[in-house]
Parts: sequence; structure tokens; C-alpha cells
Amino acid sequence: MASFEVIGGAPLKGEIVPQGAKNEALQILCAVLLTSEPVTISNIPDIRDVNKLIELLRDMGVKVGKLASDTYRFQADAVNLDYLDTPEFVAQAGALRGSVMILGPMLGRFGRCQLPKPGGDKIGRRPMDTHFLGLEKLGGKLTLEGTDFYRIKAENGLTGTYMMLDEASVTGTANILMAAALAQGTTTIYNAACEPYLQQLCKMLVRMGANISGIGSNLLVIEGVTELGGTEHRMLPDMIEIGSFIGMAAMTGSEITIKDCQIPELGIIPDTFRKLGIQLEFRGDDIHIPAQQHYEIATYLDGSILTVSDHTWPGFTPDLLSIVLVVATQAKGTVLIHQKMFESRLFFVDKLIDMGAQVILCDPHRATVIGLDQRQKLRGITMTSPDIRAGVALLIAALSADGRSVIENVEQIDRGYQFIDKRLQALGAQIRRL
Ligand SMILES: CC(=O)N[C@H]1[C@@H](OP(=O)(O)OP(=O)(O)OC[C@H]2O[C@@H](n3ccc(=O)[nH]c3=O)[C@H](O)[C@@H]2O)O[C@H](CO)[C@@H](O)[C@@H]1O
Ligand SMILES: C=C(OP(=O)(O)O)C(=O)O
Repeated sequence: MASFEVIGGAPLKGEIVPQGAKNEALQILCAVLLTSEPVTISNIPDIRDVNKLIELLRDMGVKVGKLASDTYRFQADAVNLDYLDTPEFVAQAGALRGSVMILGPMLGRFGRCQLPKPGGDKIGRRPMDTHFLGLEKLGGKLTLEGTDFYRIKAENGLTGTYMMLDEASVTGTANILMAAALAQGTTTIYNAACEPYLQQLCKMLVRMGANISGIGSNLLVIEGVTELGGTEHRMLPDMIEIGSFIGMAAMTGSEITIKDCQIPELGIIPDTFRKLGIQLEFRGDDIHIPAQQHYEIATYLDGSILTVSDHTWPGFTPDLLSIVLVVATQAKGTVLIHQKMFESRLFFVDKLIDMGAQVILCDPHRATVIGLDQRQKLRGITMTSPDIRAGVALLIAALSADGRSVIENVEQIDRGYQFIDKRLQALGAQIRRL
């Protein structure tokens, strides 16, 4: 297990370019399984989860060519279905969440798929029910082995139908959409997730020959086609990384410019940070955060305490709540952080409390943060990164803290943040990989 040693307290300065989006990459990479023609994808982040998925695709028989450091060409013209029966496949697919999205393409194109319970962050229950309810409505027959191995088959192909998802699951919508693209007839998905990465997937599928209407809404209508063709696709910048850098700049009192953010795709992320009193300036497509000694959390109009909570798009993403929470520890004022989707994502506040932050964990879903307004800095400690976003929140805390911190288990951070130590060093951070 690798660690980061951080000597905190010094402001950072400079420009940083966000990586391509992790969670978009996981969807888009799985979509290469939908066609035997070449698909070229650029702005692919060089991170653990994405590299593991590329390796899995390669081992499944997909031809993978690296054209540049962030650009790959894939061709799934000789997929080896027998590989799904090997223990190697089970180990690889079980090691990340994104592997779950091979289900839809494999079922749509080859009529079968199987999968162990996928990996990913241990942040509470992560049910797969929506995925399978949707795929079964299209004609898939599911067999469960125990509670954590799934086999699904559609020997006579899939048939389009109307469905109302029980929840707007991001990866669930991606799976059903990809399967429906190759089903016979019309599929209507109501209560579909509609975040920018899913919109990107829809646009890519349309370029491959799919007929999809309602892109960007929660009502998708897909006219199935018999086959899809090759395409080129470029990933959006990672909105969670952009939010993390905004939080890092504020918490460390740094002047940072985040380049090429595709600001219109960020939804309410910038305004949510503004509610914490953080100044953001849009300079063309860059976000400039000036050095701020103090930032003050807004209240509601009647003076009552602000709540920041997660919601499906266009609401605030749950993946940035840990960042908002840590940034609030040095704000002026009080905020209630309400993590509605996941019940185990706030336990990392114990470490912030050890560092001197004033946080009350009300219950697994809610924490009240009473900001210190820089009256007292956090103190460096040794801690372990429990999940990807808590890991980065702790890294931000360490960068702002007095003294030396050690963050263990940074493989969690490496899942989703490309060469983060080197990129932060370029901004002047004292961070070292041990
Ligand atoms: C690889 C990937 O893309 N992972 C993201 C994806 O995970 P993933 O697709 O696994 O997450 P889902 O959208 O399925 O759901 C996440 C959790 O939220 C709950 N839920 C979901 C929808 C809803 O309307 N109400 C509700 O309460 C679910 O029960 C589940 O516990 O979306 C999550 C929610 O944005 C993000 O945190 C993950 O980073
Ligand atoms: C929860 C996350 O990732 P995953 O779904 O891959 O575990 C995340 O990206 O914040």
C-alpha cells in the first residue's frame, strides 16, 4: 500500500488541466463492445480504474492500440466469450465498479453475459437491481448464483419495451441504453439518469448509428438497430476533479486557474461552491479561483443554516459532497451536509475531527460542519484513505494543515486522479509518494 507524505500550510499557485472524466470513460470504454468496427477514444485519463477496464477488454479479445498517451483505438471484432468463464475474468471484473457496464453491450450484441458483484468504493449498499430489472424487461433471463454472481441470457435477442426505472441509476441507465440500442423495436426508459456523461454516451451511440431521442432528459426513446458501427469520441473533462480543485484552492488559500473546464457541462457545481463563499471567476472556459483568506457560508433567506445535499442530475453529485464538507471546515459559518444516496460515505469525518475540525456526525447520512474561519489551522496526522473522494478530501485537509500528514492507502485516490502527486507538486505542493 502506497502513502502520500504531505507538508501542509503553504498556498499553491498556478494552472492545472483537469483529466478526462473517469466515470464517462468507464461507460464509453464498455460501449466499444457494441460494434465490430474500430472506435477511437481520446482524452482517456491514465488512472487505475480505467487502465484495469482497458486490460479487461483486451483480455476479452478486444484489439487495443495506443495511438497517443490519452488516445486509444479499440476493435471488438473477435470477442472471446469463453473468457467470461475464467477465474481471471471474475477477478478482473470484480475489481472495479465500471466493469458492470459490459452487461448491456454483451447482452445486446452476443445474447449473454455474466458478472461477479462489481467492485468500486465501499460507500454503502450499491444495488444492481435497476440494471437487471431493466435488462429483464428487454427479454434477458437472469440467474443468480448466491447473491454475488449474475448470469443473464437472451437467446432470441432483446425486444424493446416501455420501462419506468425504480431509481435513476447512472450505470443502470447506461447498461439498459446500450442493450436497447441493439434490441428489436422501441424502448422507452422513463426516470433515466441524464447526467453529462450519459449524454456523452448517447451522443456516441448516435454517431455509431443508434436512434435515440430525449438525450439530456429523463425520458429516453431508443429505436433499436441491428448493428452499430465505429466512431471517434472525446471525453469531457472530469467534473469531480474540477470540483476537487476548486475546494483545494479555497481550503489552502491558493490562487489557481483550472483550464478548459467545459463550464456549461458543470451544472450547479460552481454555484454550490459559491454558496460556501468561494469566489470563482469564469475566464472563457477556465475557472479562476483567487487567493482568499476567508470565505463565508451563505444562509437561507430567513437566516437558517444551509444544507448541501446530493441528488441525481441536475442536482449536486454525491461524489463532491466529501470535498464540500472538508472545505466547509475552514469557512465562516455552519452547513449541514446531507449525503442521501450512500450511507457509509461520511465516516471519514472522524479523521477531520482528529485534525481539529469541528464536525458533528449526526447520523450516517448527515454531518454538521462548524467552520473555523481560519482561526485555527487543522493539524497534520497519519490517516487512511477509505474511498476515492474521502481520500482526496483528506489530501486537501492535509495540504491546508499545519505540519506533516501521511495518507495511507492512496491506491484509492489513484483509482480516479491521474498522477495527482506530480500535478500538485507543479502547483508548489509539498507532497511525496512513499
Ligand atoms: C462508475 C460510476 O459511474 N460511478 C458513479 C455512479 O455509480 P452507480 O451507477 O453505481 O450509482 P447509482 O446511480 O446506481 O446509485 C448510487 C446510489 O444512489 C442511490 N440512488 C440512486 C438513484 C436515485 O434516484 N436515488 C438513489 O437513492 C442508489 O440506491 C445507490 O445506492 O453514480 C453514482 C451516483 O451519482 C456515483 O456516486 C458514482 O461515482
Ligand atoms: C464512487 C465512485 O466511484 P465508483 O463508482 O467507481 O466506486 C466515485 O467516482 O466517486
